[in-house]
Amino acid sequence: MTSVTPSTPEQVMGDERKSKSGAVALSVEGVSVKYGAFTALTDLTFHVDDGEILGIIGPNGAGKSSSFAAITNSVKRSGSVTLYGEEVDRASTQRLSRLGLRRTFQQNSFFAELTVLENAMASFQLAEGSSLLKSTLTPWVEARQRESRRASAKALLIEFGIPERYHAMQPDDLPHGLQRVLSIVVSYGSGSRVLLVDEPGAGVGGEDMKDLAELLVRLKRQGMALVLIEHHMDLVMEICDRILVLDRGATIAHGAPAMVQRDPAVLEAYLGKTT
Ligand SMILES: Nc1ncnc2c1ncn2[C@@H]1O[C@H](COP(=O)(O)OP(=O)(O)OP(=O)(O)O)[C@@H](O)[C@H]1O
Repeated sequence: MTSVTPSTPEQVMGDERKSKSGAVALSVEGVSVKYGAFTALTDLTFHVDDGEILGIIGPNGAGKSSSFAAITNSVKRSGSVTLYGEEVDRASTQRLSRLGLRRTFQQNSFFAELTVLENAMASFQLAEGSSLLKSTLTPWVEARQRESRRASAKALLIEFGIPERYHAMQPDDLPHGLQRVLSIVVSYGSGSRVLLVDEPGAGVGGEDMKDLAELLVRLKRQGMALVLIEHHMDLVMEICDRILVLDRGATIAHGAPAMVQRDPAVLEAYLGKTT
């Protein structure tokens, strides 16, 4: 088994921004999703706190990605979602992003014609919002903001482990592990508080996996709430505080990694199939 144990806390904490508390960041209550007559997700209920990683696992087609689509209001759903106590059932994906709830996707989704740095800058711009009128009437303000965005994006890429020598490349030319990190940078942008991370470990191995684990643990220690969908069980078991297991849209287990690992229903539905 590839070890993904993060380095010592001192090594991974870096410029730590401590969370104020372990406040409930995201609360999901009875969320269900139907695609036509097919029920993909039934009564999903969980919460994740600041400074916590919740793993969502399950076999292919279990409803994991649908849960992210539901939480970010990208698909029609029932049930209720609250973000730091605020009900966000009708919030657009962009409004959720402004409130600090963002997601990454299984497939890297970058602007292919932009450089790595420009992609990171674009995520800052999306989070800030932009006004054509303002940039037309006050171009010098826009130019100043662009420079500030460039500096912040550059610093963030370096902090997340993408060295400057890669910044002028196009995303497709990055090593695969760094492409997955870039997708987290792009979602994180100017600072998300709750990050839904969809299979960051897909296609990643060895040292890159260790770096990825360290990055996620560092975000958690900075106070961010993370929900992680992942098929790499060693990554999930090592970095998640709690794990929720889906099978055919239903929650079949939810608890500490050691407990979930031993749960007969999980072994039957999921882990058993991996051996
Ligand atoms: N847009 C859609 N229309 C119809 N059915 C869909 C749609 N999206 C997903 N499904 C179906 O819903 C079920 C759950 O899919 P989902 O992608 O959420 O599962 P998953 O657990 O993320 O799977 P994987 O691990 O393979 O990514 C699957 O049976 C899938 O085929």
